[in-house]
Amino acid sequence: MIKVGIVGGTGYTGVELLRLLTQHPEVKIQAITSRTEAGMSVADMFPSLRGRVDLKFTTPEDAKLTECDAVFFATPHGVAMSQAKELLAAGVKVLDLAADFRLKDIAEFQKWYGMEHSCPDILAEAVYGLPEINRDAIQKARVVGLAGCYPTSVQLGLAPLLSPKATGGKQLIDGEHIISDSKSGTSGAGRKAEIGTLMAEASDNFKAYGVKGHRHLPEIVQGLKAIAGHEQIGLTFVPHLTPMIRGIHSTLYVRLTEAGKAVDYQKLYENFYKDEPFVDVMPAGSHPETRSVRGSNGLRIAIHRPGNGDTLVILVVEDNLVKGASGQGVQCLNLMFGLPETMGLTQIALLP
Ligand SMILES: NC(=O)C1=CN([C@@H]2O[C@H](COP(=O)(O)OP(=O)(O)OC[C@H]3O[C@@H](n4cnc5c(N)ncnc54)[C@H](OP(=O)(O)O)[C@@H]3O)[C@@H](O)[C@H]2O)C=CC1
Ligand SMILES: CC(=O)N[C@@H](CCC(=O)OP(=O)(O)O)C(=O)O
Repeated sequence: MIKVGIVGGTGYTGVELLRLLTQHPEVKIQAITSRTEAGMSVADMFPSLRGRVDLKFTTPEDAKLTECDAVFFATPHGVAMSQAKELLAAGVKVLDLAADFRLKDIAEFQKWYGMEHSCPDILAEAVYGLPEINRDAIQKARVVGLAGCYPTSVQLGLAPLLSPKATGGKQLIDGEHIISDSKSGTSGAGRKAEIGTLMAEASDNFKAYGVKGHRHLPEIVQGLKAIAGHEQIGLTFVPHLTPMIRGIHSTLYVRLTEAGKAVDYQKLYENFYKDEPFVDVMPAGSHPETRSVRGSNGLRIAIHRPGNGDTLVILVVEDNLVKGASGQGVQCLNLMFGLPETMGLTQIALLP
């Protein structure tokens, strides 16, 4: 059994890890931390885990994390990088759900996250946790910076149009003018109390935010450049808050080049993702819904070309807490420990 520790067990991604890992046949949850709820039984805080998790929250200091095989950080940015060195030295693999190990350019990290990076050497060896793009590197990694929730939807939605493996090296789209119109449920903002996610503020309401610049923009651009193998990427990314709890819906707009107008995109996407257990390319003309992936690690994509014109519209849905966070974390854990990638992740979405 793989002994797993979770730092930040009272947050939404932490408890989602608990939900998934208690159903994982090869994982034993060794420790789960909370500074504010230390001593409290997990099942008392989250009654749906009663009979499944027989642990109490402990402080990170009391959690004996160095005795684990792997530790997840489901914590705010900056926490994982303060503890990664000690854990790696003890032979523990580190998976961070925050952004400490995502951006390779330290100046960019400092600019967007407003803090110094405390371990550039670990950042240099860290692998970006997006298995469909980076599977081989994740298998060998000691430390994984899991892809962000919006970035997962946007990168997987665009990868077949940019990857030379799929395009045969042809330029199919104008990569410098991509638009991502993305919407998230309120659980994306975490469990901490905030006025903007109060029911009276967020329900029966819809708004954009971060239009001037959102911290996921540099992460997505870094990823798209790596997928494309060139630097000519320009993205307008506009996130929105929607009155739902779970789910991300990204609508992606790209302009086709002359060469790109001759391509069958349904076939291109189906081929690119044919062996991917968690990416479902929907039949032509589909409109995927966030609730069709709610609680599952699936990501669904539909491709449209309105009026057979020069704009391709790609619709992508995922559950921000599963494929956008904790499910992706378990997928990476499986890869890092040589287990089947789908182990513990076969949940069907909730119906209705
Ligand atoms: N929500 C989402 O959809 C997604 C979130 N993420 C990322 O995952 C991380 C966690 O997000 P989320 O679960 O939403 O956050 P929450 O705010 O819901 O939970 C944060 C957790 O971290 C703990 N914590 C806070 N500060 C510290 C600290 N200094 N040291 C140790 N533990 C700490 C908190 O418990 P306590 O204070 O009691 O210790 C709490 O359990 C964030 O970095 C977020 O960006 C990634 C993808 C999607
Ligand atoms: C609705 C909402 O507030 N969403 C968050 C993104 C979710 C998140 O925590 O981002 P990571 O995937 O980078 O960890 C935001 O816009 O900052």
